[in-house]
Amino acid sequence: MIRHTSKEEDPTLILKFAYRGTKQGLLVVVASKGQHWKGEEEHAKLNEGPDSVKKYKEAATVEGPSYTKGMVRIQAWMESAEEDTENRLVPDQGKKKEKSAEESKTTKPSNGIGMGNMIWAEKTREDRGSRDLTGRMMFGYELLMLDFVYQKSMQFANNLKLPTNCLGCQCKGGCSNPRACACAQLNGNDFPYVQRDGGRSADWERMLLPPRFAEDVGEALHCVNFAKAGERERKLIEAKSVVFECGPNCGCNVSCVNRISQQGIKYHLEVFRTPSKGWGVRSWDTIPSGAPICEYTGILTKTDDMDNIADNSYIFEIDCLQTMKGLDGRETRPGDVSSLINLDDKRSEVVEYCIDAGSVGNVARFINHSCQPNLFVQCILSSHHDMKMAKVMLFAADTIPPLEELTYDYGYALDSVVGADGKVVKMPCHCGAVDCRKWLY
Ligand SMILES: C[S@@+](CC[C@H](N)C(=O)[O-])C[C@H]1O[C@@H](n2cnc3c(N)ncnc32)[C@H](O)[C@@H]1O
Repeated sequence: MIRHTSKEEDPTLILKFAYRGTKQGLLVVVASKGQHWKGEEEHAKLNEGPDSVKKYKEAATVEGPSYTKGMVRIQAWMESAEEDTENRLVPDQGKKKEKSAEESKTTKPSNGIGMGNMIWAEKTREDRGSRDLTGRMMFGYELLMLDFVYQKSMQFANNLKLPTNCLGCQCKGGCSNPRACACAQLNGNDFPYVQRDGGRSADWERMLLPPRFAEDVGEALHCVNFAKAGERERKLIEAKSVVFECGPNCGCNVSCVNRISQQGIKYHLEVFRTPSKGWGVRSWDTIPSGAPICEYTGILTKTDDMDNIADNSYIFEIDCLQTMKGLDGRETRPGDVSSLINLDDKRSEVVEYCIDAGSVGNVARFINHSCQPNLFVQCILSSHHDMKMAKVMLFAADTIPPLEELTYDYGYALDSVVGADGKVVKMPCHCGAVDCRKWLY
């Protein structure tokens, strides 16, 4: 519940932000006792000069109800339009403007954070001069508000060493001949990603997708070209035991047909508020079946090191064997997995790994569970061949219409989660599927 009061009467500070080039904004309550928010200070310096730093510092150093996590918490989404939305973040202490009838008419149906914005910011930061400031700060606001740091690539715990002993292929340019490509051979002498209809052309080079990075992601804010791009895109038309992609040890380049999970998010994804599951994710575009959605990023950590963590909501346990076996029979995946299991891995003391997206992660951390999901999990090996530390990637299991929530099966076995007191912890499932199993775990 937002209280619209002044700093004196009530310590709550209300900030409004508008997204670049849109009529959408959000309303945020900053309320942290005795702290100021570094991101704001930085933003003030960059955009309004040093004098405003003090103002921002004071504004953010308000006394308020103490929030447990972070300094900023989103209280509500604002759907009204701001007058000046172009390239600006608009702090507005305690003065919530009523929506005019005209503004209400122009309000977009959507009411979430456009992850396209984040991605745009991520890319432009590297590639562009002044344009990146706003993007970066919008990005900064978003990630601070959400109590985590947005990271498009995986981070690694300090005590973790990734194996390096994997030989790549010797192909030059893009891989084209599955019989000559060592990575394709590991995939059963084939390239796993195919055109929409499943048809494969001998002329692989001709069909290489142009990389769609910074420039196109800007366009993605308006959903331009993406449906067309989806048709040409390579897809994983069936879930496999494991996919061997080309990687850093290979001779091919980054736009190789066998590096689809490495080419970034291609759809305009949005984090939105669901009625009963907290935040969720949906796309503004139609997503074709088999299309890559996103990697699950976070901090790759030994599962044992996470045992005492209070909130396990954002932990993805990399249990590729369970995934390969098809989530207790709920899925079927082709391929004999036995050859992929290292003898060492059959020992009970084998180290297990998980991805902790609690403090660092990408859009995947907001994707909810469903007992009838429209995404599937795919383990991918590219820079090494250790299944226990495989990359986790989500792909579309169906053609997904715009604004349908994206979900995958979290794969918990019933009664598999135990609390600190040794008792089984249960969580009811709100996926709403006809065949809902009623419990997440
Ligand atoms: C990885 S997070 C997903 C994003 C989360 N909804 C949020 O607001 O940040 C996992 C948590 O989301 C909630 N969740 C996900 N799927 C759910 C479902 N089908 N039913 C109920 N809660 C769900 C649970 O609280 C779970 O611990």
